Amino acid sequence: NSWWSGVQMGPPDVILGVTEAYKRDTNPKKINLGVGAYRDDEGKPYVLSCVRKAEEKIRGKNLDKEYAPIGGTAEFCKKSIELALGEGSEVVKNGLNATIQGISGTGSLRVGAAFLNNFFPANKVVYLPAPSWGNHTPIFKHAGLDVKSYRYYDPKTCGLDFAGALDDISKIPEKSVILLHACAHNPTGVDPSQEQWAELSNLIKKKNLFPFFDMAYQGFATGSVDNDAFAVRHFIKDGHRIALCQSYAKNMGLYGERAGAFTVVGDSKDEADRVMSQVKILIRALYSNPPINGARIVTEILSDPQLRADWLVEVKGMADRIISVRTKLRENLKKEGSTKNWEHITNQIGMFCFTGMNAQQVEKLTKEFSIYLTKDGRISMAGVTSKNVDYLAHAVHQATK
Ligand SMILES: Cc1ncc(COP(=O)(O)O)c(CN[C@@H](CCC(=O)O)C(=O)O)c1O
Repeated sequence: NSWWSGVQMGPPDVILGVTEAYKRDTNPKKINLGVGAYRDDEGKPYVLSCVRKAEEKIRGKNLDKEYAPIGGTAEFCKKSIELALGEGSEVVKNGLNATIQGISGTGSLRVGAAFLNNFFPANKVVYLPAPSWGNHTPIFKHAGLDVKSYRYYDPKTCGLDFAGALDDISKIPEKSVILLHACAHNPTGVDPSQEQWAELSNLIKKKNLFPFFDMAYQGFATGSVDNDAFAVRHFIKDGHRIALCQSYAKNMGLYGERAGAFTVVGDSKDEADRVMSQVKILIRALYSNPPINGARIVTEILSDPQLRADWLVEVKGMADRIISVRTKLRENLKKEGSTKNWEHITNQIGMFCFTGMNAQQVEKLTKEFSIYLTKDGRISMAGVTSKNVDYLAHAVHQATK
């Protein structure tokens, strides 16, 4: 028999598999609310104009195709950590950050997980919010780490279970790893307030937990890259030595370019240098060095004052369109005669709305209305437009009345 006769057919990805099903549907009214990828008001993928301008500038430089350094270019890494921590960050000034270019957010998380598995000196268990992005668990488990959770989302209010989170976090064994979504929590769209972040920082410090931030949506939540980095910057100010993963997939629309970053903040420059040397050894054996094209676009945009200014306008434009369709969806549900409380649609923030619909209601939406979303009732608000919002509201009302 063949080498692989024992290989079973695996299930389609719970998120990316939704798009495959959507593409097979021939209903002209179909809507894809699965993958968290921005669409304009025509429902089309959106390439930012600052990205096109950066590509023009890069093309004019006739650059070569040589390997990038194992950790990506120093310029890309410096611009990335400065975007996260802000200009004039003490951490950057004192060389405390070990920052590498990761293969977008997922690749940055995976390098971070490999580093934790090899070097974390204490409880190699990563505590994820309940629920978290579906891929977090396999990323950490495939890297050899154990995964547990802490209460985060309250299904009764479709909001934050802050008391539950504090209670569970206070019970996490000390010197464990706690994963935090820096902004635009996926899948719930529920973020702690700035006061609640401050309380979380105090508790996490008291419990001596290691904060591992995933910031995949900086600028995409509130439209401000500084507001969206509040949690990360507050934890740094409180003295936490964090790990941080960044992605340019959503806030620069560079989904397929796979540009992201992974940072460990050390206690000293010497410690950061030692960490960097070990992270590079892990990368070398994983994929040797990162893709150059997306990183060049990011570096161009973050280095050119005009392109950076253009970008900040465009990322706010994307965030604002999402916020406006949240309001439209809620208004249309009311117009449809729904008597349910849909306040959470406009209270939640970022790419996703956690509707509160159960698997049966989700199935009805897909089967009867060709509306595609993940089984947990999460909808990517980016797939909602001024043209399809009333059809969506009608379908949601029919499924939930
Ligand atoms: C919290 C979080 N971290 C990291 C990533 C990874 O993004 P990169 O493309 O690797 O930079 C995502 C993307 N989640 C989206 C996109 C589709 C996916 O990868 O699942 C989503 O949940 O729909 C995310 O939501």
